[in-house]
Amino acid sequence: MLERKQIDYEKVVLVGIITKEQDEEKSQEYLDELEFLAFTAGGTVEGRFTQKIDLPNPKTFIGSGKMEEILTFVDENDIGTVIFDDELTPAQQKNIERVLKVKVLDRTSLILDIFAQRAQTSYARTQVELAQYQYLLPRLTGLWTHLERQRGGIGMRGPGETEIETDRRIVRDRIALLKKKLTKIDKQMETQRGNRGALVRVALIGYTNVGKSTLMNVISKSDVFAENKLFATLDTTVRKVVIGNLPFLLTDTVGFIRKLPTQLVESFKSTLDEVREADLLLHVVDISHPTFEDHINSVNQILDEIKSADKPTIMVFNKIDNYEHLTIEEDDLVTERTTKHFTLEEWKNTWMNRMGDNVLFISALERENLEEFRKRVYEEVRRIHVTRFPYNSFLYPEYNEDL
Ligand SMILES: Nc1nc2c(ncn2[C@@H]2O[C@H](COP(=O)(O)OP(=O)(O)OP(=O)(O)O)[C@@H](O)[C@H]2O)c(=O)[nH]1
Ligand SMILES: [Mg+2]
Repeated sequence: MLERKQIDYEKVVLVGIITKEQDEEKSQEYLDELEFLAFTAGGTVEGRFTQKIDLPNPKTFIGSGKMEEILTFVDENDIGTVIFDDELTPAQQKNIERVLKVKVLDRTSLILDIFAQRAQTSYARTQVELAQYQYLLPRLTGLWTHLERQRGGIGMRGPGETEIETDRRIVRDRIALLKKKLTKIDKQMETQRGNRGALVRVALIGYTNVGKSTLMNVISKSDVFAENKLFATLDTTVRKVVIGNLPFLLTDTVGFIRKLPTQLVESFKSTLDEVREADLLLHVVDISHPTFEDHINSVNQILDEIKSADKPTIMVFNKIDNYEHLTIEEDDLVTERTTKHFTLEEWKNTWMNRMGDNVLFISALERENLEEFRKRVYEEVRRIHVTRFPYNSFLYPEYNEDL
């Protein structure tokens, strides 16, 4: 059902809005992320449009003047797809397509498309398919009939046209079937997890592209796929890792993102079970990313949603090799100092300081501070293990480098 074929790069434009809560700078940051998503899906961004609006137009989301501007650009530059950063209602999407006469996607459908493109195992593919059908259900009004769907490309790796036209019931049946299929696999996986015995479970979690898989590879000497695109990992990988003489299980998980489509959170619930059942979370953060604090908030929000916000957590600030801060010339008396000017040392003295020894600064790629990382993880895993099996404590001494 889901196509996975490689597609040619497709020309796209992005559209975002500027509101009271979302100033020009924020809006550009969000569009930067949307551009990365579009690139991951196989698009090249030819233009960006933003509009200041407080209340989106219920019919077309943006105003008619801006729409004209976009239409001209689309025509002159042979654009195939227009991607909105915000969620569009089914009606808005349809109306905009009528005007622009090209594919119109929103952030949610773009993310779903990337997941569809990247899902490797039948389990991940089933989860994505379920999410896609759930997204489609309220949109089953001949959404694509006015477009040449056969052309394929971004946003088209969904259930095929015929089924959309046929009947909502078919889609509902399909959803029920997929849910059943997932429940069955879930049961098997639950049993597998149960068989893993008494080992402490540690999960690498965090925003997409922060370096979770890279860290997993470095620590467990495994070979998990890592690359500079979003959502490189869609399946969880579990490895037995031994630090010192202490064995534990380390899980690499799917990355989170701002406004992760609820359909995906829903259908990836079982993948997220690994997070829910973990004894310790290693929250990996890309500190070299200009909006890493927003990333942390998005991740915490999702942790909250899956009821895992209270677990013991170590914050792992990765990519310190890539960290850069803005500087202000000495004779510049105008520029205001912001967190973008902080050195790493200054960051360490912010709220990070209050987290005590639950923060670490590393570079997984350059293998910096990994010894400190191993030590801290060992101590924490040991603490959890000994709490659970007090009679075992003699087995695992305080960490020392000879272990
Ligand atoms: N400069 C630098 N790059 C890094 C570091 N760690 C990882 N990377 C790069 O960051 C990119 C993403 O790494 P991944 O390990 O795939 O990230 P991930 O968190 O698993 O991403 P998803 O699976 O997509 O959520 C890759 O290009 C890595 O080489 C680091 O310490 N420094
Ligand atoms: Mg990964």
